[in-house]
Amino acid sequence: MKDRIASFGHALTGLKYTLLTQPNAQIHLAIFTCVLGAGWHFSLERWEWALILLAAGLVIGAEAMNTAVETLTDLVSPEFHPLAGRAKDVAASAVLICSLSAAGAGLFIFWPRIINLF
Ligand SMILES: Nc1ncnc2c1ncn2[C@@H]1O[C@H](COP(=O)(O)OP(=O)(O)OP(=O)(O)O)[C@@H](O)[C@H]1O
Repeated sequence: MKDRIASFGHALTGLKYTLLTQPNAQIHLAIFTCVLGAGWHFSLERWEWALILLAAGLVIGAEAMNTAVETLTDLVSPEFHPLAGRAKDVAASAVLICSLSAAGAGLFIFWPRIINLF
């Protein structure tokens, strides 16, 4: 049980590192905070909240994996190498894919409500 708690602590340390050092993660967190505010304003349905939480988790999770790949790549290949660059590019593309699909889900949820404001 002590090991499990320690392992949870390590994961929180990793998350803290990602959020404190990665500008993209901070931007995603800021957007997520705005989406929470908008969701509260528009009184979203339960399934819409579930979708938003899932999308936000995907984006922040992908960002954490991207940070892990970047860190490992810098350790293994501090000098320029095409494969190191490819690893970083592919990891970054995972964040892009998750962000685009989260933005798409957000549009489906919020666009009709935003249109109704006018
Ligand atoms: N060791 C390397 N060898 C070859 N190309 C590299 C190397 N390190 C970085 N690159 C290239 O530079 C790009 C940016 O790498 P960098 O480590 O600066 O990531 P970053 O800009 O901090 O990414 P993020 O914005 O996701 O944090 C990589 O996607 C890759 O194309």
